[in-house]
Amino acid sequence: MAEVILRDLVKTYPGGKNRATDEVSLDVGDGEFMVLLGPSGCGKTTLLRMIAGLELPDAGQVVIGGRDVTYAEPRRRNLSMVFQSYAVFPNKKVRDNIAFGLRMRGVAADEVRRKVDWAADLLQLTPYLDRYPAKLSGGQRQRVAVARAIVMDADVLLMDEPLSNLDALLRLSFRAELKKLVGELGTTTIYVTHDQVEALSLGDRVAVMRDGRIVQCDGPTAVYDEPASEFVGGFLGSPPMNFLTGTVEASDGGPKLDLGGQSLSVPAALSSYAGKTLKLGIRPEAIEVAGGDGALSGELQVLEPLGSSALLTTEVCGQTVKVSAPSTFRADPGGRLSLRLPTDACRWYDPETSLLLEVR
Ligand SMILES: Nc1ncnc2c1ncn2[C@@H]1O[C@H](COP(=O)(O)OP(=O)(O)OP(=O)(O)O)[C@@H](O)[C@H]1O
Repeated sequence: MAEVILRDLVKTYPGGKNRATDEVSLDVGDGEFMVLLGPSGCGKTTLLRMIAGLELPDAGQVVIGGRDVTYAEPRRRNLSMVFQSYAVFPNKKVRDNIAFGLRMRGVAADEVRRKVDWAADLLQLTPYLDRYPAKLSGGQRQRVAVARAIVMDADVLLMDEPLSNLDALLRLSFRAELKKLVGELGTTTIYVTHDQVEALSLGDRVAVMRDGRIVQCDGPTAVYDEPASEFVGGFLGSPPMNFLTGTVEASDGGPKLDLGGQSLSVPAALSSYAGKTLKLGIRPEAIEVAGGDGALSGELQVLEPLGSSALLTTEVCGQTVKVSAPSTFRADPGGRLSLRLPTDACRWYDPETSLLLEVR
């Protein structure tokens, strides 16, 4: 096991207009499960490939287990990788697929057998050891790829969207299996995904990337509850965080946010923003809803039953507000709803920088 330290990694591909990674620094602790999350093209895979040694940075440093490996060959880094495609050898049985790396390393046959049996047992592949990959399901094939990676006793496990070729149900069950497995192994793991649910579910910490940079790196609850920017709030959550634009007004009863016809009491700390425009961010499930007019009145536009909840699309002063209501909630489109935005669930953003303001 080992700590992974990335320092100011810069990479521009030949002919590339922008930097694929732009001075990325990140410390991944020994045994930590770090997820790199972000939209397509934000540089996640490039970062992972630089850690693996499959891509060399233009500048910056990669340190694994205290050793500078920035320019070291991949096989000198003691890491294993699992890719998006199953990447198993079709002409080798499951047993030989799992054993491949160990044999290449010249490990004794007894030891190979012991490790293959161990990994097959952990990943529930024992009944399939003598099958060829063509006779396996997608999930089983991906388990073979994971088994092949974990037998190597690598210091660091790198995974690039390992679940993305699986159907939704398999993804869900394999996600939990993977979490359990990696927890038991305690191997430092860096995992790339663009799936926010996967990121929140698996990561000890989640590094959210955008345009080649890490824009927030924190525990899953923190990135979800305290998005550092509108981008993070809008990228995490389904539906994403609501953002309402308003102007702060001073009044005798404390500051208010004027949303353009209706206003809302806001924390006293916002008094210093009187006269300024701010954005209020709130998660759809944090809004309390009831029939009729209330503190904030919204017009119901659409009600979508989603099984475990109902998703409401409402309009408040011309701004769209999504509300996650109990599945039993009933109201007719066109009617008025009372929306309560609990102060402790409200986050405040500077509309110019889109960054979170430290206000409660
Ligand atoms: N081999 C390459 N040659 C040129 N440009 C590349 C190459 N690989 C990636 N890029 C560019 O670098 C940027 C980052 O790509 P990267 O694959 O790292 O992003 P990503 O976040 O992993 O995306 P995805 O989720 O789609 O895989 C993108 O703009 C991409 O087009």
